[in-house]
Amino acid sequence: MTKNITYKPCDLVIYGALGDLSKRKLLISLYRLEKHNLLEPDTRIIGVDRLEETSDSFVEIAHKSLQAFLNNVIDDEIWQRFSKRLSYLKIDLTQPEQYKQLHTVVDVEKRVMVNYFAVAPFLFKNICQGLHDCGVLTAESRMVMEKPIGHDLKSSKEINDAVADVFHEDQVYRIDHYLGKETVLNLLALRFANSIFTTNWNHNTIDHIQITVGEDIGIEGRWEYFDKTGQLRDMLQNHLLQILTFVAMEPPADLSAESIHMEKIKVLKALRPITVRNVEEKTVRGQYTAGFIKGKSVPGYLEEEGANTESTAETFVAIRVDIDNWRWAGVPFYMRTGKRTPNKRTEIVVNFKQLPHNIFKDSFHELPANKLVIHLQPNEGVDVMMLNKVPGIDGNIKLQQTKLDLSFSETFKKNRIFGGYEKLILEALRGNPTLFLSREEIEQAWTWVDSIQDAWQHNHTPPKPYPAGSWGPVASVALLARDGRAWEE
Ligand SMILES: NC(=O)C1=CN([C@@H]2O[C@H](COP(=O)(O)OP(=O)(O)OC[C@H]3O[C@@H](n4cnc5c(N)ncnc54)[C@H](OP(=O)(O)O)[C@@H]3O)[C@@H](O)[C@H]2O)C=CC1
Ligand SMILES: O=C1O[C@H](COP(=O)(O)O)[C@@H](O)[C@H](O)[C@H]1O
Repeated sequence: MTKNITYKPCDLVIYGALGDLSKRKLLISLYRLEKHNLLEPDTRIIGVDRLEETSDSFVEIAHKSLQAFLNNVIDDEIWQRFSKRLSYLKIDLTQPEQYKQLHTVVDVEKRVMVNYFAVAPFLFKNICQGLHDCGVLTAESRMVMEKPIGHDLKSSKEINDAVADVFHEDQVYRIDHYLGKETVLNLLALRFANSIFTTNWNHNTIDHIQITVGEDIGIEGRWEYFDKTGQLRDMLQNHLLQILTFVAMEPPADLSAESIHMEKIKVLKALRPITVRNVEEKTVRGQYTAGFIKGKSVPGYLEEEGANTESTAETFVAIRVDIDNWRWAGVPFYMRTGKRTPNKRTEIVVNFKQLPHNIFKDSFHELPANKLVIHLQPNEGVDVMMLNKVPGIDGNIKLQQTKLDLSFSETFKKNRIFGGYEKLILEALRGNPTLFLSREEIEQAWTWVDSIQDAWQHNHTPPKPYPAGSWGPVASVALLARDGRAWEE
């Protein structure tokens, strides 16, 4: 999928460089790219934020972030190389006249300006206008926009319009870092390069599909952002729906961005709307209370730093999704995502149908159906649960459930698994838009999610409490139990 696009040196400007995303993910990923010699020698990284920092103190902040989040020793030689790329500018992004400072650091003659918007979406319009008015942009410049784009369809359209006033669509890179994860991309290979799956990927053979994205962390000091957003908008509108489109889409004609976008949009359009009529039956909202994660006590959502104790924001969502098209008729997709689950786990479980007749009653009263489990993180890999005969000569055929286990780290020992941000930052620097989202996809996803959000609001559906360290409220179990099914545990 990676085309050989000439990779010119860049001025990567990170707006919101002192924020959580920048410190926890972007700077770490950039350091890792440096380690693997994937940054052009002349590429520069310019941090922009509103605090009174200098380039030297920004370098120290970057070093501290690496110490905290790299999960590895900082190599001195790599750090020396990396830190020389860094500089800092204090700009209040709401103040148009302050943008002209960019001219002092950005060199559009020598380098491509790549503008990374790592700030809350309400600032996107200001940045676009500020960049345009100060005259620093060229036809080569790019912008990378973080999710969620807006908090509903209307605000998303406003942002996309403001961006379109300044950037041409092919300069816009809408990022969803899940699309940079190896295992999400591997869905394309699994589905469209293996005939055993290609021919069995529909309502004839599949009973239902589960998508789970659980995080053991809470909101990590991001109360202000998270409380206005909630788990439906923070995770499901983007990451989970993206995974769903990769699982459910028709085979694209080729691997071009246009072909893939087109197929994903068709899936999003076929999602059966959830409205006031069926929202209580199809969705579960939860909010974590105090509990234990890996033996350590952790506070509840309403006790987090900066919390407003009246908040009804959801930190957990479970949903039954139906896709109204030929392939998926009668096959529910169950999705759940939450903060403070017992561990970090992102996986897709494809549950195949039970066979119509059982000739192995001595082993199983009911034959367990086959399952394909795709582990997206951690421990990337694919398992197939199947039945085999236990070896023996006692005359009986005894079956046992066994696992065909393909661990990526074992199988591809020599290949490093790059993180989502590493891959996507590199693609943005290279100028390859294939793994980024189109405007239409995002707006279609908002249309579906807005209907759920409106229905919750209309019904005043409060979040159900669940203790930190559990897989959400009991109602989430009931969501599947009603259909005679259970979550994969
Ligand atoms: N954190 C994450 O894991 C992820 C975040 N995102 C998205 O990335 C974006 C940023 O998130 P996150 O890093 O968590 O947010 P943060 O609030 O931690 O970071 C935003 C940064 O922008 C700064 N800022 C705010 N207002 C201005 C201003 N007027 N001028 C200059 N700087 C300003 C903030 O400063 P101050 O602290 O003073 O307000 C802060 O340093 C959001 O859109 C989020 O949805 C997407 C995926 C993952
Ligand atoms: O976009 C977001 O993603 C992270 C989870 O990302 P992962 O790669 O660690 O799975 C989540 O913590 C954050 O709330 C959300 O904004």
